[in-house]
Amino acid sequence: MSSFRAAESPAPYEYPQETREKCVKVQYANLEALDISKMEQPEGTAALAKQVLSFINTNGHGFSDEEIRRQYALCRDVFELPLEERRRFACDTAKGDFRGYKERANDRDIVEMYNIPKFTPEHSRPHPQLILDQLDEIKDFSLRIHNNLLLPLLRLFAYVLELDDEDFFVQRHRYEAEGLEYLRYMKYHPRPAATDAAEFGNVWTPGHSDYNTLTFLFHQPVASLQVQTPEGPWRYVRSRPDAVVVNIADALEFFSGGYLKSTIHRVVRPPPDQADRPRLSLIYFARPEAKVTLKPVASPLLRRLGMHDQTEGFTHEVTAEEWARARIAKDHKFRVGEVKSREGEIIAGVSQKLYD
Ligand SMILES: O=C(O)CCC(=O)C(=O)O
Ligand SMILES: [Fe+2]
Repeated sequence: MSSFRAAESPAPYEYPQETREKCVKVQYANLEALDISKMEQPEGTAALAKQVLSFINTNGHGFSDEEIRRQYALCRDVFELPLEERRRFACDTAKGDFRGYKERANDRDIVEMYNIPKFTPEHSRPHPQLILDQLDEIKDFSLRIHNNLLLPLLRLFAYVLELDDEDFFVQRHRYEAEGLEYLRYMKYHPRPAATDAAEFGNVWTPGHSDYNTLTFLFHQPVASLQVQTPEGPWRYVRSRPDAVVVNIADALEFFSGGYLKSTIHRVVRPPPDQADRPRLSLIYFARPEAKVTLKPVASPLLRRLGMHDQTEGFTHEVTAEEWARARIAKDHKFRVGEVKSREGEIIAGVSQKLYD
């Protein structure tokens, strides 16, 4: 039992001010909002299907500003715990396991994370008391992301790919099944401006795709997340208070033979009026069930387009769990200096790419 006890309820969290820097404002990506509540209306799915080929900005998501800020308050507070307390919950990234606390590996690594896995017996684990105090609310928050955001979007993708069974993807993302989803609290510690510019080109996390199915990023007004546009240039993702930004991730790219593109995104140093304090992120990563194979689904659309048998060059079948673990383990090796690059083979002949 920990000797450290947090207050019953965290102090309110206030968002930082939006940036006033013009150089950011002119570089916002043009992300159309997708109103997820429309899926409950007749014809809603068909209308939304036209919007989902890249980054998605959903509103109508049903999460209140207050409850999102309560999650940010926990995110803020968990990283204020003494380091030895945080370390008691360390995750085993060398084994490709991100559950729990990930500390900064060294001065170059500016990211801390605390990942709270889905609430199934498989993932039952200890947490700091301040998390335990709010566990019911965290569970409710996570479950609602799964049920109210993930599942409708999975039905939308089944529709886009013209699958007979609208629950095809839903059946491969059952909450109770073996497999990993998690809510992530994240904290970026800004480097000194001169070091950041000279040694890192002001890039905090290089351009990458996520290795899951869909990633849900809750409102965060610090201008730092950028998306690579199909034409090439990077654009800031403007985070609206009423919207959740959704990345399409690797599993959907594999399931669709490359028809759906894993969103390429990166995190850069915020503009000067926002770079003076750590940046927090609140993110939910949804993944397919552990044993699901990452290969194109039997889709009439993909067949018509000749994309139905593209396997992205896997030399043997790879499951969602194998892919995620291999990517996390590769990242770990890079962070601790065991490999020079995060690029190169991940598993079964398939490589991960990074983008500048
Ligand atoms: O912090 C963010 O806004 C994005 C983080 C991210 O891309 C990731 O954790 O994969
Ligand atoms: Fe990411």
